[in-house]
Amino acid sequence: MAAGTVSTQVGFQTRGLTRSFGPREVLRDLDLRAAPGEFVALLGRSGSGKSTLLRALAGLDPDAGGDLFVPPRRAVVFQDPRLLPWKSVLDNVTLGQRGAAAVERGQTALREVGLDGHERDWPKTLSGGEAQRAALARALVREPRLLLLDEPFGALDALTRIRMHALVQELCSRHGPTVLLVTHDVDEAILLADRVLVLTDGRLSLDLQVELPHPRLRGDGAFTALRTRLLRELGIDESAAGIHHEGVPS
Ligand SMILES: Nc1ncnc2c1ncn2[C@@H]1O[C@H](COP(=O)(O)OP(=O)(O)OP(=O)(O)O)[C@@H](O)[C@H]1O
Repeated sequence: MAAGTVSTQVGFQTRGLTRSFGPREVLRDLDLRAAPGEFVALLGRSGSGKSTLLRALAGLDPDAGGDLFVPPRRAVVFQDPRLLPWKSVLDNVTLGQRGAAAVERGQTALREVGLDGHERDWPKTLSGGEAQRAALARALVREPRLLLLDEPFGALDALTRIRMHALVQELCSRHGPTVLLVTHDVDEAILLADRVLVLTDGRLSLDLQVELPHPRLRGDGAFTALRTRLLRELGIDESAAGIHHEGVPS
């Protein structure tokens, strides 16, 4: 895969992005472009290639084909926080960085995610939500221009998830990275994103601008209309979606 230099006009871009596993084509000739600072949510049924696309954008997949234009400063947050258990929370956040300035940046990032006072804690003493906030601080400390979020709220309980939505929204508007959020949760996509994409069989089947002011309310008519449209695109029965936490079935 050819990795190009990203121009200041582009948050990220792919041209003819392809990825196959054996005979199975998971990403098919994908052309995708996001503006700098744009918050893009990516929906799709299980196995549609969402994580494969995110991994390619993260530079974690040398076998993807096509052209990729991404900023060098990028960070990924996965569904599990992936903290090193033998390092303190602060050392996890500043991993790979040295010196007093790095420590200060780490402390600032921990304060931003509401984890001040936990610097010296071991990861195993954190709750699931706290650990995910530490993972977010680890990403932020690098001041990424592209933030890749792979179902970062998927393992959290409903209340923690709502708090994380507010936190991510606040942090992203303050730091202004381009964001790609992979999620199964249609409501989450509408709540957070400027634009929602649906990936079907390795191609983009829908590209929707979300022109609703923040804060967005689930009961609102325009919200519901978007939700209905997305659920239809994903082939989900709306009444079933309500029961299964508005998500894409796996
Ligand atoms: N390393 C791999 N080797 C073989 N097949 C893979 C590999 N990684 C992904 N795949 C296959 O590619 C397809 C897309 O996987 P991917 O994880 O991108 O889907 P997804 O849309 O993120 O799914 P989910 O929503 O369930 O996380 C799946 O069929 C998966 O089995």
